[in-house]
Parts: sequence; structure tokens; C-alpha cells
Amino acid sequence: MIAPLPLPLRSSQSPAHICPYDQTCSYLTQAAEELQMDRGLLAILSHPRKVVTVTIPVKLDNGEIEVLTGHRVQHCDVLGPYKGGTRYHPSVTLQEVSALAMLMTWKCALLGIPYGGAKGGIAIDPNQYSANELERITRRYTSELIKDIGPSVDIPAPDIGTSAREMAWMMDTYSMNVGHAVPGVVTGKPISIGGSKGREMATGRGVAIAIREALALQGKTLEGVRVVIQGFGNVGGAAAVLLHEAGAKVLAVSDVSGGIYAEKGLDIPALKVYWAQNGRKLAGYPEAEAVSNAELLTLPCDVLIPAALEDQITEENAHQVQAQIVAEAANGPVTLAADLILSDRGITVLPDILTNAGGVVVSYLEWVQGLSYVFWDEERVNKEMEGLMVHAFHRVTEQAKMRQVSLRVAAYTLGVGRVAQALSDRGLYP
Ligand SMILES: NC(=O)C1=CN([C@@H]2O[C@H](COP(=O)(O)OP(=O)(O)OC[C@H]3O[C@@H](n4cnc5c(N)ncnc54)[C@H](OP(=O)(O)O)[C@@H]3O)[C@@H](O)[C@H]2O)C=CC1
Ligand SMILES: O=C(O)CCC(=O)C(=O)O
Repeated sequence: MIAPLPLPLRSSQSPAHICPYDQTCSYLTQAAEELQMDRGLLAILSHPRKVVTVTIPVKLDNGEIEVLTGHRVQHCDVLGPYKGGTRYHPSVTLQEVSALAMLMTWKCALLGIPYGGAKGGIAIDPNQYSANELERITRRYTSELIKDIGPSVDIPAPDIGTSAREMAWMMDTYSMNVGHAVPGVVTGKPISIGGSKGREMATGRGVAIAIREALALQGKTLEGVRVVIQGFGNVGGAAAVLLHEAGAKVLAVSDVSGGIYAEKGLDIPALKVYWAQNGRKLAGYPEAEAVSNAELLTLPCDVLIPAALEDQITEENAHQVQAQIVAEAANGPVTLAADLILSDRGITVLPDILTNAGGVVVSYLEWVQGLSYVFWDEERVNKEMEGLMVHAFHRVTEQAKMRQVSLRVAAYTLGVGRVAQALSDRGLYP
């Protein structure tokens, strides 16, 4: 099911078509080499600690029964409770969820927040189900995981295809099962039940901060910078709004059906209104021309932001990317092969575990507020998140310089190094 310890991949080998889990393990192996880590320790970190697969029988609105499969993979809890999103998307597999769980471990460690890494998911297209069906699916999935989640065990959050609504159902189901309200079992929940101000925009805000810091290193600001964004959901939509507000020119955005492009820049506030009134779809927006998702990735721009799925920039299209910076707002949008091509072409890749960490940072702040029963205003939440993001960004760039490695390997080295140190200090490994 999960591959054993992977071989380190080198640019001389063909890393095409390598699965997401092996891809993540490959970066782990590179970090382990940088850290001269013991092979036994690497073997421990290459495997998830716990893999849970559950069967979710659901009665559909038409009375038929459908049986779904859900997963929750807990990679490592050495630094604290497992933490990570819950994805509803047809592409969900155990292997994908395992890769995403491992990414969460390095992301939390890199940002210095006291969590381990986990991820969950169900292979469904949520658009094909009614809200009532989704509620039944979410509640059954949560009930099946009842012994594996909890505010000091494993804390789910939104990811692709889920939002505050699903988190509220999860929180309610967990609370009913244990007999009292437990808001801390999930983050990204509605503010009315203990959610944090700023969480909805947090991942996009963090993406904008990472890009701003990267531009600053080149002596530039966001003013007038040409941006292209794949995905207009929780992350891509928020990044578009915030980058537009900061003076960047958002040339193109997309959803699953394709993209829209305006050379002079899109009026993002007007587009947001259109999108909301158009069933949360971009198609047909009058002030722009249609482009495919494939075309969008190769448009001329300064910053390309893949904010949808993994494996979007591959060895097939990496040569055509026309940006100076690729900011990975999604998890794993650039394949291993593409990463090498972009690097050879001198394109800066801001790695996912740094770039999209604003979401989990504000999830952590939400959890802290909930545990202390004190809730902050949005300004404070944003300021705390920005502080952690900027600090992590500069640690990564300094590490890259010191070790003469890519920003990704530097980020992994910092995250993996922190987990390895904790493992060793806890005596879990001699
Ligand atoms: N939510 C969060 O806080 C965090 C999310 N992430 C990562 O960010 C990425 C996006 O997540 P999020 O914004 O929450 O998810 P959403 O479900 O809110 O949005 C996903 C967006 O991607 C679009 N999309 C889906 N499939 C495709 C496709 N094949 N090609 C192009 N676009 C597509 C969707 O279009 P449509 O609406 O038409 O389906 C939608 O616009 C994921 O990789 C996630 O893991 C990372 C950190 C935190
Ligand atoms: O907010 C969280 O806890 C998790 C966010 C997430 O799933 C991610 O960063 O990929």
C-alpha cells in the first residue's frame, strides 16, 4: 500500500509519474541527507504512524444506500496533536492522503507550532450531493473516527471541498458522542461556535505574505506585479482579493471548468460579486476572455499561483511556465520533475509547506483561543500569523543560502530537523 523507504531521486533519473507519497518521501530523503540523519530515523519518518480507513454507508435523498470510503492518516505526533484538513474530492486516495499528512508534519514543524501532521478525505464530488446528504456523510465519517480524533489527539480542518459548514457538523457529531461541547476538536469552524476571526482568509493571506517577502528580496513590491491564479476557492479566491488590494494586477483566475483572463487585470471585487451570484462559478464573466486551465498555467506573468490540486505543473508544461516566481498555494502542485526544470530555468518556487502555512497557523491560533476561552479581534490574529510566516520565510531563505539548496529542500530541512530533534529528545529513538 505505502511504498517502503524510497530511493533518493536525482535529476539524472527520470522522476516522472512518481506517486505523491514517494515524491514527498524523496524531499524527506534529501533533507535527511542534508541533516546527515540516521537511516533508522529516516525509516521512522518515512511511514505514517496510523492509517485509518472507514466505511461510510449513507442513505441518499432518493432512499438508495451508497457506501463510501473515508480515510484519516496520522503521520507523526511527536510535536503535539495531529493536525490537518479533510478533503472531499473524487481524486482522494489513501496514498494521496498519506502524502498530505506527511506534508502537514513538516509544515507545522517549520512554522514552530506544536502539532503533528494528519490529513483525511473521502473520494466524492461534493457537488453531486445535496446539503442533507453531505451532512449525513460528514456525521457518519466523524462517528467512525470518534476514537481517533479529539482536541488533544487529532484536530481536522477544512481542505478542498469542505468548509466551516462541514467543520460545524464534525464538531457537533463529536460533541454529541462525548456528551458535551468540544469546540477544540476541529478548526476552521464558524465563529458562532468558537471559530477564529481571520481563518477563512488565512491561507490566502499567508500566500500573499510569502510572495511579498520573496519580491522584497528582489527589491520589488506587490504594486503592479502580474499574478495568475489557478483555483478560486478558499485559498485562490482569498489570495486574489488580498493581492488585488495590495496593488498587484491579477490577470487570470480559474475553477475546475477553466479560467478567465484580462491582460489589463481583473476587477477582483466585481468578479467576486459575479462569482457569488453565478453559483460560485467564473464562466461567463463578461470583462474577460476564457482560457483553459492548461493555458492559464503558461500565461506570461510575474507570479504564478497554483491554488487547486497537486501535480499541475509537470515535466510536460514546466518548460512553458512564463513566471519568475511560482508560489505553491496548493499542496504539491509542482511535481518532482517540474521542480527540477523550474530550478534549472532560474524560476523561484516558494514551497507549499511554507507558502500555504497561514491556514494552519490561524487554525493553531483558533485552537489556542478556544482552549483559553479568550477570543481575539481579527487584527491581532492577522498580526500573530504574519509574524510567524515572516519569521519562517526568512529562516528558510537563510537556510537555503547557507546550504546552497532550493527553498523547498531548505524548508524540509528545517521542518524535518525539528521533528528529528524532538524524536530524539523524547527518547523514541536513541
Ligand atoms: N483551505 C485551507 O485552509 C488550505 C488549503 N490548502 C490547499 O490549497 C488547495 C486548494 O484548497 P481550497 O482552496 O481549500 O479548496 P476549495 O475547494 O475551496 O477550492 C478549490 C479550487 O480549485 C478548483 N479546482 C478543482 N479542481 C480543479 C482542477 N482540476 N483544475 C483547476 N481548478 C480546480 C475549484 O473549482 P470548483 O469550485 O469549480 O470546483 C476551486 O476553485 C489544496 O491543495 C489544499 O490542500 C493548503 C493549506 C490550507
Ligand atoms: O488548518 C489546518 O489545520 C490544516 C490546513 C491544511 O490542511 C493544510 O495546511 O494543508
